[in-house]
Amino acid sequence: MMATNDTAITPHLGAEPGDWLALLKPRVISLVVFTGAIGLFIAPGHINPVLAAVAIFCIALGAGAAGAINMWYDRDIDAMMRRTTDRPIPAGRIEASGALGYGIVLSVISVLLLAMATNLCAAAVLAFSIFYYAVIYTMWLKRRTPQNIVIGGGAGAFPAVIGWAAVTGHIGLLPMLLFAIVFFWTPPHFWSLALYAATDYEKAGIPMLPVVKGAKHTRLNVLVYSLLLLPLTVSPWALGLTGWFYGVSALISGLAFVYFCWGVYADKQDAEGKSLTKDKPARAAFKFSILYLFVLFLACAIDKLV
Ligand code: HEM
Ligand SMILES: CC(C)=CCC/C(C)=C/CC/C(C)=C/COP(=O)(O)OP(=O)(O)O
Repeated sequence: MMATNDTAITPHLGAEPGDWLALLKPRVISLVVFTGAIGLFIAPGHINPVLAAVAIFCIALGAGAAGAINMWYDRDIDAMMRRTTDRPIPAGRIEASGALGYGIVLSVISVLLLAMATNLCAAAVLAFSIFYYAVIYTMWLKRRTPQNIVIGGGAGAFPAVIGWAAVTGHIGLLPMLLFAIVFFWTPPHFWSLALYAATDYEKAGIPMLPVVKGAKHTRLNVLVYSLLLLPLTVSPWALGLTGWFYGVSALISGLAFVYFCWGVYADKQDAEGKSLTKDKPARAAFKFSILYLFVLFLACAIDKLV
């Protein structure tokens, strides 16, 4: 059953500086920030390099701050899952209220600094994406619907738009396509992980797709989203918004991702109700999803140079 308060959390034990950093989910946000940096790099127009660096820093700070608010809100369920039990709040190294204050202060700083360094459009999208991840996804959707990832995936899709807007002051077709790419990439990325972490989510009462609809249904959805993603990733090239280098890279890496997702779909490990924690195809698809998005955005940047 899902916890609703702090009963599962051990007493405060004293925080290391690394714990405050851990609240920002640095590993996860590294890729989000990378997509933001690429959005900024490929945008038409000029931005002072120092202001560009400040803009990327603000995206990192805002994403991290939203992560801290997420960890504050999710402290009860994080205490129940093996993957998250050692996070600073459930482990008792940082007090919940401290994490919340930290997340709010850093959110405000990131938005104000971005507004001062670039423009209101970029700052407004950053503010909305923090709200989207911390409130819409974390507080509203995550515990209510197995479609939490599909809708909530929007949060991590904004940084490319923010980077673009930081340079141009507005939003164009290419950043909207990049948004859509990250949006459709998120379900196969996360559901691959959710397949082998299903036991954890079940324990915490989170209605992730494998818990609610079963592994077979989730496997099919992983494959379907990877197939939908393929033409979407190629579309910037098809529409003449990028060159051949990006198009060919998107096609090859997209086919490779479909191959990994096919592996997830074809895996029948769960047929006899066995534990999925050793689900090798799902682990491989999750790992590859990260490399894939990295390569796709890198190709977008290289494309501008060739
Ligand atoms: C609602 C959307 C998303 C959900 C629910 C989700 C969920 C997760 C989870 C649960 C992990 C494991 C983290 C851990 O072990 O602490 C993870 C890892 C990761 N995610 Fe996502 N993710 C989402 C969107 C994204 C987006 C948009 C990006 C980047 C653009 C991203 C990049 C990563 C990376 C790089 C890792 C690996 C971190 C590591 O190496 O430890 N995720 N994701
Ligand atoms: C600019 C901005 C605000 C960007 C969004 C930041 C961001 C990192 C979005 C990705 C969403 C994400 C990491 C979800 C993790 O799910 P979870 O929180 O359910 O995972 P958990 O179980 O590991 O806590």
